Amino acid sequence: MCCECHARLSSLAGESVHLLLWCLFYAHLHLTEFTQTDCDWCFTILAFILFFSSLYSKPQLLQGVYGMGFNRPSKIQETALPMMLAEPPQNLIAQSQSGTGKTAAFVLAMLSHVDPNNKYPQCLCVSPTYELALQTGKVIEQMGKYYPEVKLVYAIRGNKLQRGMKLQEQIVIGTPGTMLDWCSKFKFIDPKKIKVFVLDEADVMIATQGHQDQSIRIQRMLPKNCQMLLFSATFEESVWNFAQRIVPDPNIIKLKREEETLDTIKQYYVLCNSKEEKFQALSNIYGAITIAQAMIFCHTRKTAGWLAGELSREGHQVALLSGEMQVEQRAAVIERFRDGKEKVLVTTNVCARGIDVEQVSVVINFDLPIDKDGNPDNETYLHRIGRTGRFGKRGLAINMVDSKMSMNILYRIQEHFNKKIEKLDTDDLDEIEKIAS
Ligand SMILES: Nc1ncnc2c1ncn2[C@@H]1O[C@H](COP(=O)(O)OP(=O)(O)OP(=O)(O)O)[C@@H](O)[C@H]1O
Repeated sequence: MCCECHARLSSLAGESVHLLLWCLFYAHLHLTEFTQTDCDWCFTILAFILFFSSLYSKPQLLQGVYGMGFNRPSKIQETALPMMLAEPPQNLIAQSQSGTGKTAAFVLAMLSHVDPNNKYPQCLCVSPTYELALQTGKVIEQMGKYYPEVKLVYAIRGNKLQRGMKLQEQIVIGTPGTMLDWCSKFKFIDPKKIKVFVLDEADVMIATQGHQDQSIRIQRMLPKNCQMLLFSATFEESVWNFAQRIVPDPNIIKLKREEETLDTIKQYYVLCNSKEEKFQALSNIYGAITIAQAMIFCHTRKTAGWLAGELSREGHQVALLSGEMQVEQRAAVIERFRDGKEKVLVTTNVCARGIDVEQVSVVINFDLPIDKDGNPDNETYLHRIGRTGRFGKRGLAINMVDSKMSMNILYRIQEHFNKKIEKLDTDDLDEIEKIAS
């Protein structure tokens, strides 16, 4: 075994599992030629064993993990989980591509740190939107299925509690404004008793006015030894600065720029001249390949509404999601889409970020994402295409280009991620079929 992995093993493995790990490693050494140069592989094996052994002390969690059909960890899970479960607790800033299992990783960390005998909040998880808070809550419920003593409550708008009450649930998940009110104004939560603070989708968080300050104010109320975990799919400078303000002495897991887009998502662009032509291209794509579920992103509500109408007229089951809807309405639309009741979701920007629907095999950028100054919005691009290709599945991302300006935006996105976006001729059915094979 190489020295580095030996050192890691010694520092990470708890006493109780140490012997077992050594046995596994020695068995492995006898089977393969194991030299210093195998280090990457060595670490993967090590991390894999550690991932499951970290859960060894809480069999009900391992049961929950298996119950969800997880039988091997993703890279982020096997790397981050031993750090998150280490004693004493370690802080973490972690980047991983969309759909690689970050949520599952920090949910496991929270569940394994709570003491179910203590009937007060011990873990806070802050999400940027109502929908994401509900989605993470569902993962907690599924994974904690065999751990019923652990309870969860949502700190989201609309969940009104009686003044003066103290929460008994061990995990609180919510949006920053309500969470802050519950900690300071209403005192439903005693922040001094919090052991784990999770900040999810940090990049989306800071894009929403007020969320950054609210998160920092919550963090300042927490005890010094509280474990801080921050996750994000992208790390532009502003996200990085925020992360460092909020997480002291962190372990850092960061991706290289060219690793940010997943190789399992194939990216294409289609040249058109108008929105009608873009719609025609879309119809051609639908005519040529079978699409389980698709998400289509538009720049404005008006275009989204028009497109949803056109697609319905062609016989598609379409859901429309846009910013002016009430949060409860939005959650209901997403739920129907997730249940497969509608096969196409047409949406504007923000509300679809982070949404996890396994069956989405195609993402269409009907309009390319741009910021308010008309520059490419690379972060949003990454979040959008990350709605497909979830957890190692293959996915297609198709970009509609309808002007010189949008071609220029596309080139700049391509340059930013250093990944080629291929041209697709949607009049050629064979070509479309090929990209899906
Ligand atoms: N170890 C695993 N084995 C199999 N499936 C997994 C595993 N971990 C997570 N998944 C599944 O992969 C999908 C993506 O996971 P998750 O939502 O945790 O990713 P994420 O990195 O948080 O994504 P995003 O950045 O978009 O929020 C989910 O449907 C989840 O159930």
